[in-house]
Amino acid sequence: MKVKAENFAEHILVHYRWVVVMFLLPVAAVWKVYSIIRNYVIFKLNSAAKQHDKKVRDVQKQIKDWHAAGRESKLCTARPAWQAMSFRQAIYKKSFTNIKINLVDILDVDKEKMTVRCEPLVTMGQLSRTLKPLGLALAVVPELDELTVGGMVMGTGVESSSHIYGLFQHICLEYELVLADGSVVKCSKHHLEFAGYLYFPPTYSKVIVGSLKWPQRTDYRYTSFRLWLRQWTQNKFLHLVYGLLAFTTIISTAMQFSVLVPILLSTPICSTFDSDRVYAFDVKSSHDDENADLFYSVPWSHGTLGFLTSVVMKVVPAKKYVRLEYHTHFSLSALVKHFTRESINQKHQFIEGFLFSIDSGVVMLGDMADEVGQDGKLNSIGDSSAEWFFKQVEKHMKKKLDKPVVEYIPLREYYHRHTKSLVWELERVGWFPPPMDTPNLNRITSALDNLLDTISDGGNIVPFGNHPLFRHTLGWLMPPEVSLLKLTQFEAITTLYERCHVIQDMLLSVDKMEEAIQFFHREFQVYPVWLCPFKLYNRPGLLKVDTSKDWEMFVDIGVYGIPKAEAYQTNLGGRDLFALFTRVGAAPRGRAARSVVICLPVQGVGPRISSGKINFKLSLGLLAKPGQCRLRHRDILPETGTVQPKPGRMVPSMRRVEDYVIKNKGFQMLHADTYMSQDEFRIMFDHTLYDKVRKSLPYCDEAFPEVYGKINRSVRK
Ligand SMILES: NC(=O)C1=CN([C@@H]2O[C@H](COP(=O)(O)OP(=O)(O)OC[C@H]3O[C@@H](n4cnc5c(N)ncnc54)[C@H](OP(=O)(O)O)[C@@H]3O)[C@@H](O)[C@H]2O)C=CC1
Ligand SMILES: CC(C)=CCC[C@@H](C)[C@H]1CC[C@@]2(C)C3=C(CC[C@]12C)[C@@]1(C)CC[C@H](O)C(C)(C)[C@@H]1CC3
Repeated sequence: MKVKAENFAEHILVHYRWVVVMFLLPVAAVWKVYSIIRNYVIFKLNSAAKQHDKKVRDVQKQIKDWHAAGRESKLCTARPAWQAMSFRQAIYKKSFTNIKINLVDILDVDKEKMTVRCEPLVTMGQLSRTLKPLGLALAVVPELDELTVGGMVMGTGVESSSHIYGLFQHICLEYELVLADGSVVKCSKHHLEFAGYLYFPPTYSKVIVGSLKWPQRTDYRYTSFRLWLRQWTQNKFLHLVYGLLAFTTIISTAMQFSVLVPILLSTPICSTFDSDRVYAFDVKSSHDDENADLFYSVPWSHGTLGFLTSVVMKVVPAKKYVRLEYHTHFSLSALVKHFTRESINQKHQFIEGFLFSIDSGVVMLGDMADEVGQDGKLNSIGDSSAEWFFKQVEKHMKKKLDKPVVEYIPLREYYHRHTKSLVWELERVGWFPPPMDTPNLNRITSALDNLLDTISDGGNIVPFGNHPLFRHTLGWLMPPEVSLLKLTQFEAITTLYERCHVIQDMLLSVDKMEEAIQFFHREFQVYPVWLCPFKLYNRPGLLKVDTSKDWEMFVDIGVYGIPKAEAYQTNLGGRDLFALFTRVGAAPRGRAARSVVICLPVQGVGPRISSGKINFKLSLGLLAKPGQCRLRHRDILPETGTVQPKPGRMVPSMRRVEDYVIKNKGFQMLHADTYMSQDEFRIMFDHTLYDKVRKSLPYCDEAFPEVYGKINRSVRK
């Protein structure tokens, strides 16, 4: 199936998208400079906090108006779909009542409590820029500048420090929400999620301090190590704890291995020691949970419980650099073993991995450092003329050095290391298969076509973005604003991505990592593959973990690119009916779609379904609504009541992968396309607490769809 360009102009706009991007870059640069100045001034004037309550009242007023108007449609935020950091655009924005949430500021940084409070539209770039001069950083900084706090809480966020701190939701201490009845609520939890570690040279030993119950206090208190000591040594109970701690630490250091001190009360003490410096040591006395059920249900809920208006998050002391070690591997099992070992022992503050093929990759281990050491060079990857980070990593791998390379990267540049190249999505080398039939060209247009083709080298968005000439001249303009890219995306491009592009993050236990990578290799063969470990806490909420332990180590396997695997079956192709069914809401997927609804993309018969430049005609009278479809008994999976796609039966690869992830008790990140049925979605994500909370909140059902109603394929274009 080929997409035919109507004319030469369209051919240029789709095939050589960078031509448009060149015009977008200066617009984006002006916008960036304006936002930086605006945010700096507002933060310095400290005016946002004063305005906050007024802005929240405005949200409440809009909800009251919705009640007054008879609650005719459901609610969502008014943030335009093209501004969101995902590939798709939400269609529901058009039919739902849009609530304007103009909350874009950092409200308060509390150096004593080690927290930052901010509004949901604050971006990761804005936060890291503001916190840097204060010597602080968010405990987890999802790497793309434009990601918002609201998106990270309501969706999710993961980063290379997540093996210590967990997902973005785990560094959040308090949410403020406006509910469907117009009331404002705060919810918070009574203890910090992460356990602490003490490291001692020459080898390390660690003390995990579990849940310690401190005497009840009325507010959260985060203090520095010294303050903490002063405050708590007066307490007899703590003398005892100190004694125990000191004793176990001495014993464990002497014996050169880790000793666990399980103290099973309720509030934890969190500590992380570097070999020679303390880099975080937090103590929190607790107050009672405030709406704990709501607190645990908010993450991943996609704004289906209420509107988020502020979040309190955990910050950690920051240093100037990250000392990064690059360890190359030329066997998948060796890489996986090393990656898993380092993730679990948590000796390093940052861990990330790249696979450049099924049997070669790099594991990167990082730690904050105050200065550039003797063992490595300074590498300012954020300089406009610097090479894209993933390209540099690839070079390290190609050198096949037997000793790990060490580099020192300025901290903020490290945090946003994938922003400049939008991970590796700016340089898409060649469409696979060729995207469009070239329209009839004359001599001039054909010469122009050849010229553009040579410049693009088969790439699409900014294919020459990493070329030295570009970097040294226009590099400072990079990256183009994602929102502008989305705004200027033609439908034909969307269709091309649907046919020959995968953007997926699958979250699985590290125990399954090797097998899962091999599975994804068979299905997609997309490289590089991004590997990021994270601690998944055993907490109530949508992410249930099947463990009796307090946490389990997971890995995010990120696959972004053009699949080269022979087995790859696109989601929208002449032979694949599933996407069409999903679109018309006709039937569940897989075998049922073929057995219950006989429906062919026949040209010329029935109603027309338009997808980009491709017009399908469906045969009439054979479509059924989901409720009317009866599945053949032998097709139904007993545990899910749905149909299992069978390999080799024209089931799109994504369905097979989703099925694999469900079976292996993993999760799919929801910025990506999901093709699961609602039943499957409910198996992947534990809705027990979520359902209970929705029932308990007044008007929640009327105001918001369930999460599935906001993320399934048919509500996103
Ligand atoms: N490293 C990482 O972890 C990365 C994560 N991502 C993904 O990107 C997405 C975030 O993108 P971003 O553009 O920041 O966020 P989005 O605007 O895409 O928001 C994501 C969801 O959160 C809801 N939401 C956002 N703000 C609020 C609010 N104030 N009140 C209620 N609901 C809200 C949105 O609801 P509505 O539809 O009503 O607006 C939407 O359903 C996440 O899903 C994340 O998983 C992407 C790249 C990297
Ligand atoms: C957990 C992690 C690290 C996730 C990384 C996700 C990225 C790979 C995603 C987030 C936003 C994202 C979907 C995006 C795109 C690619 C993949 C991105 C960068 C692109 C650039 C692909 C090309 C598209 O035309 C368009 C410009 C709309 C999108 C924008 C968002």
